[in-house]
Amino acid sequence: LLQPHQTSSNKWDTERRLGHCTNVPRNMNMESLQNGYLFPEICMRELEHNRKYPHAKLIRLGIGDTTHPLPPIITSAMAQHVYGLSTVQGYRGYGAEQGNMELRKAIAETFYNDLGVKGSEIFVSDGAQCDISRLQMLMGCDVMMAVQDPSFPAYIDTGVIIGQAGKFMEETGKYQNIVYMNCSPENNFFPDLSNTPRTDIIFFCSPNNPTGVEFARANGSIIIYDSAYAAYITDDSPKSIFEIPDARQVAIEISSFSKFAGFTGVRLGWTVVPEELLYSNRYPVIKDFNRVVCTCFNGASSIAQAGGLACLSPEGYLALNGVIDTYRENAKIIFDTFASLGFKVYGGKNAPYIWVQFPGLRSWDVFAEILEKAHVITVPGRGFGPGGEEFIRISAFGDKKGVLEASRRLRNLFK
Ligand SMILES: Cc1ncc(COP(=O)(O)O)c(CN[C@@H](CCC[C@H](N)C(=O)O)C(=O)O)c1O
Repeated sequence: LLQPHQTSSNKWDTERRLGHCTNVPRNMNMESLQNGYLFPEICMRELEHNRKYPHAKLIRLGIGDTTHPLPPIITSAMAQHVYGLSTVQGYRGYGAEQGNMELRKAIAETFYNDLGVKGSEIFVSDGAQCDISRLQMLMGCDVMMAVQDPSFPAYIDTGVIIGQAGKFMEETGKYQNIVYMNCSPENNFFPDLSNTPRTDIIFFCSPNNPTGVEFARANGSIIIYDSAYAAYITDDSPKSIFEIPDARQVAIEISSFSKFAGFTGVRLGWTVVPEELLYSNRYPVIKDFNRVVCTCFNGASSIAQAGGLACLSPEGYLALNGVIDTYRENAKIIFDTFASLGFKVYGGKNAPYIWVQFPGLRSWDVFAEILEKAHVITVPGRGFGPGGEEFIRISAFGDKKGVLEASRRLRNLFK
């Protein structure tokens, strides 16, 4: 009998030719993922372009990464914390996995004042993207989720990795066992819930719909509401889902310091899990999320949390609102550029992204043409789901000079 470590002669041949491999089977969910994750793919295309045009002055309006330096009141708070770490009285080891209670309370007061959210319902994290993964781990593989199409790719990709998705259907570009809620100009980019089947989880990243809560309540679903861009809302849309009555019984809210505070590299976010949110067996979701956080996450960096507290100080918050205004001005420049060229343009008013329609065209082709001829990086809408085909997303997070130059180049390209 062959011993476990022994193999047939053809395995020896393969080993000799291709080198050793283990006997560990690959997680088949990883096999189901399509291509690479969207944003590293954009980075790859940028690298290829730089190699082809080493002297081109590339303008990056693709990945939604902030560019404005942090206000000194915030960096000095982090620096002070860092220097404190070199003293006996200032040194801090592991903090609470749920986050520094002072910061939890400051988040509650700043974003959820009179909405009934308590500091103890806020879990500070290393970012919304990371919390999406932890929430998927919390929900497990035996649930069905609905996601807006198009939407931030992490919702679907983490669902695939955790095992919620069925087979990927090439012809539709969708996974089985996931409900894609189409969002298009025809429905003002919010799904017609009356035609949406019941699912256990519903990911929303859209400020403008109170019926989402009623729909979830009627279906016994849990909404995971992503308010990463709430600071950019300029109309009377709710900035938090907890502004909507009964949301505490159906919704979890994730958010981030990335986009309103420029903490994309510092890494700080939070998740709100209301105490009233119960599973079908009436067990509180907050208790399980706390268990996931304590088991899988040792808390956000104390340095980032010191910075987060400074962001929420009156002076810090005022300084950050000034930065957000510069990004909003960028969004207007980009929006007006495409509108003046006769394109159907969306967004830019409640978010720092512009969504431009190119009817009948494949978005990766439009992405490639704008990169090749204008040396401007965008994001093809298809990267956010099949519903994003024919669209391009342009980020307003660039610096003003770059945005003005990109506007000039795009006018030249599409005039
Ligand atoms: C709707 C929504 N929710 C959460 C996030 C991530 O927030 P986080 O920074 O983790 O607190 C984002 C960030 N998205 C950006 C950055 C993407 C590139 C980053 N490497 C990533 O893969 O998330 C983009 O759409 O260009 C988002 O759009």
